[in-house]
Amino acid sequence: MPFRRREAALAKTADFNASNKIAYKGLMSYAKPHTKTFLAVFGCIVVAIAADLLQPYLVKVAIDDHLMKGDKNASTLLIIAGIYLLLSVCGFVFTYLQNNYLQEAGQSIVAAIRKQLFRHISKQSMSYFDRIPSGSLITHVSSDTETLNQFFSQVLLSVLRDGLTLVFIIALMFHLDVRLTLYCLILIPLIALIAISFRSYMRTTYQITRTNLSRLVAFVAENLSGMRIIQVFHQEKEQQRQFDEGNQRYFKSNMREIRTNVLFNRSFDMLGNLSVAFVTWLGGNAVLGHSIPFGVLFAFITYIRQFFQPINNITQQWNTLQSANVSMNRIWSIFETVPEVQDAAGAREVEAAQVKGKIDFDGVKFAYGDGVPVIHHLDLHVRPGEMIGIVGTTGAGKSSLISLLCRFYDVKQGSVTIDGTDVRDIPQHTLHRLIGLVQQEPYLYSGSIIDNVRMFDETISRERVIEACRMVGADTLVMRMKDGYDSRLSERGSGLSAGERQLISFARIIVFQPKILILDEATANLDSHSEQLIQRALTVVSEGRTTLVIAHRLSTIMNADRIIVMRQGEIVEEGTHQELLTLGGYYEELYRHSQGEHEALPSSEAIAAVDMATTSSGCSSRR
Ligand SMILES: Nc1ncnc2c1ncn2[C@@H]1O[C@H](COP(=O)(O)OP(=O)(O)OP(=O)(O)O)[C@@H](O)[C@H]1O
Repeated sequence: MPFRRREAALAKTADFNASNKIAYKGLMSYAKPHTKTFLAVFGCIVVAIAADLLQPYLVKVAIDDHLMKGDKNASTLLIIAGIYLLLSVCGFVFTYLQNNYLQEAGQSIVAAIRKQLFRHISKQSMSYFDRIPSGSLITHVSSDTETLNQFFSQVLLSVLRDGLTLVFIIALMFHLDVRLTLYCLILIPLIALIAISFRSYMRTTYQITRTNLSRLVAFVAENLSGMRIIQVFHQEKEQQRQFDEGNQRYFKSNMREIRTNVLFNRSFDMLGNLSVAFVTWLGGNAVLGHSIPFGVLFAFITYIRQFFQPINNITQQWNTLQSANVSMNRIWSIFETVPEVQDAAGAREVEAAQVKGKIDFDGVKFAYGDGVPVIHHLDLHVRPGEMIGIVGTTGAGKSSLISLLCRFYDVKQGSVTIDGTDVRDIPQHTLHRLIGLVQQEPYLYSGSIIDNVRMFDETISRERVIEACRMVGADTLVMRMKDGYDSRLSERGSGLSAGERQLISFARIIVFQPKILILDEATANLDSHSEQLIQRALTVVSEGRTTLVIAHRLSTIMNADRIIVMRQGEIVEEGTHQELLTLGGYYEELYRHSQGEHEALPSSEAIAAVDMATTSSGCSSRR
């Protein structure tokens, strides 16, 4: 068993390394256009290090070649002091340049990756968003890309600058005195021991702190989005308690991480002091024995002090490198995800003006992923310009049917066609232009009313937007607002009522003129006054368009040309409102129930009927 576990761990590591290789290769392709900047950074680093490390050497020259020899010529010392000053200025300027260039390259690379990542995520199919929670996608776009920036600004910088500093220091020490240098290098195993023993502990504490932080952030995000429910159910105290617990956990892990870091840094300082004492004793004896000059001892002590800083820095970057690896793998695994729904190779453009709006579902079978089918061999044929009402129990497959028409998912069997062309043979951007979708919660952006109606498409004139708002009856609402059509809506249009938001989304339909209109529970959240407004607007926008209306509230679809009733992925009844009432089946039962006749219904249907009753009073708690 332990052998198998080891095998599994090895396989996991191999997988991680393989995907790490791919990620690094990908990262390099983003870094390639900045090769010149990286070369400039390298040049600046070399000059800055040389300028810094030559300073002690200069003091050594002043001591050994002038002071110890009793040179009375003050002007030589003045020149040495001048050069020293020049080296400091040079170190300052080139360190500044190196940081600037590196930040510029790093930030540009990360900005390009972020842009590409956002574009790639936007192209994914709905099944992808079903699988991956939006919280983790937000983390990938924000903090994972930020960690990549740290890879450039900290890890890469440290490896280059501190690595080169170490090499230069050792070379200078050898140049000054080979024997003393070899004695000093005895310390290297001790340094490695401390670094290795701290490394795994530091990594664990770092990971625990990050996990606790992301849990805390997720908790806050969840709370903010559900604040209404929390307040309605008086959950503030319980939520506060849970937050305090998470906060305390984060505080403790953070403190542990800080303590570990301090301990590690101080251990290195101690080691630095120990080595200074060691060199003072060993080198002092050598000076007394006249085997090395005093200036060499001075330079040696300075270099041995500087020796520990780069090692400390590089070790500190280990954690950042680890998280950069993880972030890089996560980002590249997104890049490698191919959208499940893709344009077919032979997909051909459809001339919107020629589309009549005939829709055919032929023998459609559909399941989410590898799950059980939620639509079974469904046939539905819609004439151009016809209005179809769709009702049914909760989970009957109404929204799924619409998703197939919009090609958010592909059918498993059968076909969905528009004017005889399979939706899989129409490019997605064309298909989505043919269809206008209004959902229960319309999506409004932070921006003006004008921009929200024309979806930031500046080719659509202001006059056209105003005319559209007037047609759906949204103009009275807009005129009441302080800046009229230029009034800015806050995030998701939170300053407007549900009905007002819906009117704005109806105006969008008028402006974009889709051939097919879909309303998915668009009236579910509305009170009866708003519903009347929306009904009027619906009459205007559905004019001349094939319209599919999913509604739990029967009043919304009573006037449809045809109503279909769905149950467990199948159409069980079909006809006009009157025909279905005469049929005396499930629809009639639902209608009676919505009229207040509380007859006993089969249990699952009772739930749906109760749902309908609540929606019809405008207090739906669904979704
Ligand atoms: N993204 C999804 N992933 C997996 N299963 C899903 C997904 N969306 C819906 N389902 C399942 O598919 C079935 C049909 O759901 P659908 O949303 O189409 O029903 P509906 O008739 O629109 O229901 P409602 O009236 O409650 O909105 C349900 O059993 C539901 O749980």
